[in-house]
Amino acid sequence: MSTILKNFENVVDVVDRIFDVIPVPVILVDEKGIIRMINRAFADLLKVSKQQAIGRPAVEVDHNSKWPVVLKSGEFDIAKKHKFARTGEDAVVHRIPIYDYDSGEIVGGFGMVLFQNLKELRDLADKNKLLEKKLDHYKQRVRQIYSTKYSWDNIKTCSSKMEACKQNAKKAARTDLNVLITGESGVGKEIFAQAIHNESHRSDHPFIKVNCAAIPENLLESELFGYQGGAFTGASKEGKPGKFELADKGTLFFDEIGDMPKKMQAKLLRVIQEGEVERLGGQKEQEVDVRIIAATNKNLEELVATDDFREDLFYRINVLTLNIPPLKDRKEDIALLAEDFLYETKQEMGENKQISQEAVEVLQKYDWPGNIRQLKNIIQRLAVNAETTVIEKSDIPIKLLKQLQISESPSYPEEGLNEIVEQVEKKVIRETLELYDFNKSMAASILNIPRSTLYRKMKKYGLKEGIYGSD
Ligand SMILES: Nc1ncnc2c1ncn2[C@@H]1O[C@H](COP(=O)(O)OP(=O)(O)OP(=O)(O)O)[C@@H](O)[C@H]1O
Repeated sequence: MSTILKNFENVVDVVDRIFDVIPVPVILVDEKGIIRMINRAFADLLKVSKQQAIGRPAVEVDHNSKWPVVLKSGEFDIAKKHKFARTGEDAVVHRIPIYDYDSGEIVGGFGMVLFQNLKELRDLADKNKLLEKKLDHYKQRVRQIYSTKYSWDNIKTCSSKMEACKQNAKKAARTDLNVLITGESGVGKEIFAQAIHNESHRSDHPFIKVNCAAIPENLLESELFGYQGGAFTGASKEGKPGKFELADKGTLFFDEIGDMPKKMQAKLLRVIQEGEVERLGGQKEQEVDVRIIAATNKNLEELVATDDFREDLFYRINVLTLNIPPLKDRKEDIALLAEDFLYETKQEMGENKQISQEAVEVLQKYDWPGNIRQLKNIIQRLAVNAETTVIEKSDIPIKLLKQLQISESPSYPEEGLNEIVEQVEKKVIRETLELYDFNKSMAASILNIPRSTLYRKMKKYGLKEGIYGSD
């Protein structure tokens, strides 16, 4: 007698004890297809008592039973559809023949019902499909909301300084290190942060921006760390995830980090060090995996020196540094950017405008303290207002030139000739001085007058560097 046959009674006993309490229908038959064990769940399913079933051929209890076929063929039936004759219900079942190790003969079979009611299963699958669809939709929405618009192609430049900057940023994108981006307001720090995220292995996850200067100090903590339902008066019942949680596996961009209050700096440092956040009013820490990119137009080293910025946080965020040069140091970009912004305007508003070389030269005389943001703004206004397709120097309105501190044509007072001449002279001298940063030799040469004459007239009209006489 084979070992398994010798122990079959024991096996039946053990299986019975284990499976009788489990709500999964299970059955054991011997090599003749006689039911040797049936658990309570299976007996209930067949609407018989255990005693009625045990010792009887399976085909007698369920006329559709396939045990005779399986025991004969010796083939496994895995996840097969089966209709129980007694109840008429469709189910999915496993039927596994048991082989004796020594003789290789079939000594019985183990059966199990995977799903009892196929209709329920189908409903469940449909529901699941629907939920998956909904989930995909929401995932896509979240991705849209928290995704980045910009990549390297959006950073237009023909300046070697900027190209070097782009190369460094590309290197930074290949690492997972924290990056500090410095540069004047409007130079493109956020564009760089987005491009780094887009190129990094985190690009499929959110890019979340926190503007440290725009969020009031008392709200910053809950914005960053979220809060538990009912954590404070006015808090929503469900609670709210913080930016750290939202950015999990992605990038958290701290704009204007130099404006972060010191109290928050300490909390931020702790999260960066420990990689865990706790919602306000919450009791458990949650692991977060975020890369930090911070930007500032302030000199953080100076802020550290004056004790306005934590030195330890400075070193944590300043692992890699990118300094974006201001537009005044890359005036060669002005023509390219102007063309790019005109192209954008054409796409958005249908204004198909170009800009003349002469007009670009006027724009290049200005220092652009608002950098690219300011240039973009002005180009858009020119595109909308210019009468002809090519924006000429003359299209740049006097108001705009004044704003750019490059007045091209004087306005005339209603006084006598002498006064008019004086007004014009004062204006021309002042504007020439401004254009050339109060470089008197240059201004005198442009105005074609001796330097001594220029000094005399400056004195007469009260023109001093930084103090402009009124018209
Ligand atoms: N190289 C560039 N090519 C094209 N557009 C640019 C470039 N750099 C910046 N811009 C545009 O200029 C505007 C300002 O850029 P951005 O917001 O990235 O500047 P920022 O340095 O982050 O400003 P702030 O310090 O005020 O937050 C944006 O509209 C951006 O699209």
